[in-house]
Amino acid sequence: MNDTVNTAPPLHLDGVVRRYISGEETLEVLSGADLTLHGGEIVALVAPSGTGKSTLLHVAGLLEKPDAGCVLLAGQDAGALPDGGRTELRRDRIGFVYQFHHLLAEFTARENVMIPQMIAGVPRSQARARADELLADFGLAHRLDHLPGKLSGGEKQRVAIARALANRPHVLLADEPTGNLDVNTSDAVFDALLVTVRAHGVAALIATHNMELARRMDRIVTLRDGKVVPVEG
Ligand SMILES: Nc1ncnc2c1ncn2[C@@H]1O[C@H](COP(=O)(O)OP(=O)(O)OP(=O)(O)O)[C@@H](O)[C@H]1O
Repeated sequence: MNDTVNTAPPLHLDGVVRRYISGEETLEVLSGADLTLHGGEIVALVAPSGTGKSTLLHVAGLLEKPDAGCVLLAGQDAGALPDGGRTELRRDRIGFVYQFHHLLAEFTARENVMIPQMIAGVPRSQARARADELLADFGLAHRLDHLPGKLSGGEKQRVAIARALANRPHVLLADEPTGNLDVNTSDAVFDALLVTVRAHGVAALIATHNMELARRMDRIVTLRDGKVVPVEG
């Protein structure tokens, strides 16, 4: 058994460049962006609309390839892997939460949290136990068998966060995870998100427009001229 401790940070972006080309025009959204997420660290990404938050999250989450620079997950260079290897790395290491829950409507809350685990090869009974435990952490023990259509907006988003944590990711990436909820619900869902992410020791990068929520995280960064820069609390 390999008992070497991996001390590499869960996520490291090094000189990431991402350009979009439409017709004659090239838009360079990321121009040498550097960012390191340390183990268990929760970082807020707060930047004006259109500056590249989603692009940064997509590149960090291996959904888009950078045009230059590297994305390293626990020291492993994703760019050096074939597409299949990237998909596996994404599945095993990264959890995503989006502004909209994207739950599967015909499956219950429990099944929505079980499915990614079963895709990853976790036996059904184990996936079920993990789903029940995570949903209980989010105060949803009484909603396990509900279809998404029977859940409130806040409950649906809690299920989506539980699903993102189901495969024990090292990194959670969230793009305006409570942006679609009213203020009170957003605060409650955010509390649950922070408590659970901290309890599980997951490193997280969370894009939000809400500076109050951002101040509750470990540090705040923004995007300026395509680069990640710190924001003083
Ligand atoms: N696939 C694409 N093709 C062309 N341009 C794109 C593409 N995706 C994003 N862009 C452009 O890149 C810029 C950054 O977009 P991005 O969605 O990353 O910003 P954002 O900061 O997340 O914005 P918002 O807060 O409004 O969601 C925008 O000008 C956008 O129009």
